[in-house]
Amino acid sequence: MCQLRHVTGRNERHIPVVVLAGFLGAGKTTLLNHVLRNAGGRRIGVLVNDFGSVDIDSLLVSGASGGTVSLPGGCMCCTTDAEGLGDAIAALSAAEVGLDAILIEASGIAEPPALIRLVLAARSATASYGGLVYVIDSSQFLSTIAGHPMVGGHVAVADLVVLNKADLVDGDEMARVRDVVREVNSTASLISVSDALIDPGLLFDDAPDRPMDDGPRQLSLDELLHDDHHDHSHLHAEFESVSLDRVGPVDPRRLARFLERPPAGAYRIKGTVLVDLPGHADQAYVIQAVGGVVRVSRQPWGDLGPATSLVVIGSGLDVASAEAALAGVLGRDADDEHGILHLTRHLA
Ligand SMILES: Nc1nc2c(ncn2[C@@H]2O[C@H](COP(=O)(O)OP(=O)(O)OP(=O)(O)O)[C@@H](O)[C@H]2O)c(=O)[nH]1
Repeated sequence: MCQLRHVTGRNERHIPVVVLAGFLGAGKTTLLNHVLRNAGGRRIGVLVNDFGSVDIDSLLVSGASGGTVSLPGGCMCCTTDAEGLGDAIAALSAAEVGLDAILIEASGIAEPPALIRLVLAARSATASYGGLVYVIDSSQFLSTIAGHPMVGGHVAVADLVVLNKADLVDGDEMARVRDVVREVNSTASLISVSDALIDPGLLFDDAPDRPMDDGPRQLSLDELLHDDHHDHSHLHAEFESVSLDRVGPVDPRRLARFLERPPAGAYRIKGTVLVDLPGHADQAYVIQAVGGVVRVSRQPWGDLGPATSLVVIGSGLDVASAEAALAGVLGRDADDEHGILHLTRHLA
């Protein structure tokens, strides 16, 4: 159980809590280690059922006590079970811990649909659901889903399906795997990779600028392992994004609908928007959405002043139709008095 102290307090940042699941041997640990190694300065917390079940690059673990281990670069790893999950998320997302994202490795904690419910129920003031990443062994998937139909139910609730072990299948088999995944989940982001080499930027934002530390410090995992990873840009599978950059006001009803039913292939949507209505334009609406789970908050406009900036990040996005759908949130239906309620009901 995670022993970190939970401190309540005001914190504008919402840390994404990403759930990682997949059938036995699909590549979950490979993905976890890859993301930790290529965190790019992001500080990532990991929640697992027990340390023994996940072979995190534990040789690099710098300290362990009371169910918590510290990883170099400020990362944390905690053990928990389903009952303790809410407390563990609250503890890890406390501002003083200074994490940028939390990853939960599902095995042994709960089934993916139950785990999503637990994360949503945890709804800590500083953490928000960051999506379910479901890893598939593409070479085994067709027989796995035939033998274990519950796998279909797990794929169905995924926001990103990682079609891993692409090196073991030819193009035709990968196409069949994609078709079967699409039959049970028509909207998730899909990405084909080997060795789970996804770009962590698909899952989380870049690390915030942190003050330079002139004194001695722990090396981060990616620095420690740099010799293994000479050229990161060629290692990662690409993702797509479409965006609006400092444009005019949005129609709140159409925006809410877009966020609740994002375009196929979208993984997450974020940004700040201008709602040009009396009492609403004085502050920015801050938007975060993953798989139709929407979180809205309000904050003062920054130095650049009121404008709408939104980005949709995904893999397998149809860029042209995603751009058209995104542009469709702009403008305002003058007669729609109650449209704003569709957005404000998502206020955290
Ligand atoms: N050929 C190939 N092997 C892979 C790939 N990704 C992972 N592996 C191997 O597949 C095996 C299982 O990978 P893990 O990352 O341990 O899978 P897991 O989902 O964490 O496994 P469990 O925790 O046992 O369910 C390991 O031997 C990996 O090295 C890949 O893309 N291609």
